[in-house]
Amino acid sequence: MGRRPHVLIIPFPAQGHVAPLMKFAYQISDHGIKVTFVNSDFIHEKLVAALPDEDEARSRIGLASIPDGLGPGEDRKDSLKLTDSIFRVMPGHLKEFMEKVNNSNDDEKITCVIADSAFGWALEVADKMGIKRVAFCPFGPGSLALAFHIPRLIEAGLLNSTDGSLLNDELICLAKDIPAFSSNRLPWSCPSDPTLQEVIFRLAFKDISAINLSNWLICNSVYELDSSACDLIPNILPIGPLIANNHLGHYPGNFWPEDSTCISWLDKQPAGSVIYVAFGSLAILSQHQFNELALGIELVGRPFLWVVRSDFTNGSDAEYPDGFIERVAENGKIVSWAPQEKVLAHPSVACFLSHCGWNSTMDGIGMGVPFLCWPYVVDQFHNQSYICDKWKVGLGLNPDENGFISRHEIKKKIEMLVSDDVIKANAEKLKEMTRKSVSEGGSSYKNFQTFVEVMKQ
Ligand SMILES: O=c1ccn([C@@H]2O[C@H](COP(=O)(O)OP(=O)(O)O[C@H]3O[C@H](CO)[C@@H](O)[C@H](O)[C@H]3O)[C@@H](O)[C@H]2O)c(=O)[nH]1
Repeated sequence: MGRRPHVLIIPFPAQGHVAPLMKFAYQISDHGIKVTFVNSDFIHEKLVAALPDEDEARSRIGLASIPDGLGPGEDRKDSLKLTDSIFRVMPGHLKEFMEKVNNSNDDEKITCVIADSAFGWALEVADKMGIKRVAFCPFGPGSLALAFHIPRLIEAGLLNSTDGSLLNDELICLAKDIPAFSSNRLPWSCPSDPTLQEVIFRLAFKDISAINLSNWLICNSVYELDSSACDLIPNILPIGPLIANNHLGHYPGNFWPEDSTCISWLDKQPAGSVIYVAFGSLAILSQHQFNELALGIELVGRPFLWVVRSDFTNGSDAEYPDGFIERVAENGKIVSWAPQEKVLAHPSVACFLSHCGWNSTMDGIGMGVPFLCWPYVVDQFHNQSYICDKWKVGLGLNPDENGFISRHEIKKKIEMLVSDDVIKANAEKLKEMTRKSVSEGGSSYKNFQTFVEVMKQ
């Protein structure tokens, strides 16, 4: 009998990257593959601290960590500083870690490295060590297809080669069924910080060369949802939507502890009544915008479940409008982190007010919940175009003349959304389609099986 395959998984240190890779790690470990999940030390500590029971995680997959080069108190929200440090130290630490594993036990040798597509350097380390490589893309195929086209778009005079900005007013149209990219829908677009935009763009460009070094490219999507984009990407295997809900208890993929009282609260609400509001792990609102959001969901008068992370406003702690907490005590629930998949799967939920991060997009699509879109940065604007224009399962919010989303706009759009039967029916259809894709014979199911077989060879 051959050796049991041993896969090393390395995510970019952000919630929206660790979460899908951790779900994927659990799925492949269910198929007899040994998995070691390598985070930065900083993220590893966060994940373990967020678990109700540490041992639960350790029994299923190996959790390991390496330094990211920054000290314990240093600011990891400074993206430039963090990225610079990662590039300087992590390749060396990863190589050392892999050599140690390989030298410790012949039966445990690493047979494959699965790295976040934003961590091209990890694929390069594996390539130099002669180990099989798989890239995992945590965002959607549309954004990835754009990244694959960067050299051609520069050559065609459409993109600036330094910062990836559009050189003229022409929209970028990769294929008929892929929403066009305008300047504010480019995933690297960052008008408030030109240096950061340059760095993100250069990384996207560089990562594509590393992805081209890999044997496979996995993504958390469904072929039928975006076949035009998938067809433009070599060796892509869409295996989504990745769902932890059904076969995991607590999995070590959260940076914050889940508030488990959400579900018993939802149990008490009428079917199809609740507005679920969550902005993922990175979005930060100004105090003014936060107030408008609070007053907007209050104005609707429906029950709501609102995730307010401890770092959600750009002051320190969020300050609620005067009297808000008392007025909504009866029908509102505010938590700092929710079991999002379970919430979206609950029959009481009517709609999802979301920042349109790719994972949240897949969560909502997989559960058939209509979206109210409030994109904030990177790929989220383009994801909104998929949700509203291509799949027609949601509505967008329009800012006022000062660039804010007003409470009245929020109230108006939520009311339009919950009474829109066409959007509801479309969301149900996509839910069915995604269910079929992960069931026996479906496209994601088959891609996953192919992948597992390749891993075992
Ligand atoms: O209360 C909550 C809120 C979120 N989640 C989970 O947290 C993840 C959030 O991921 P995502 O929706 O993608 O948002 P971000 O954390 O903002 O993700 C970043 O990374 C994504 C993948 O690259 C990008 O698509 C986003 O734009 C980028 O902001 C998802 O798995 C959610 O299920 C919870 O479990 N509980």
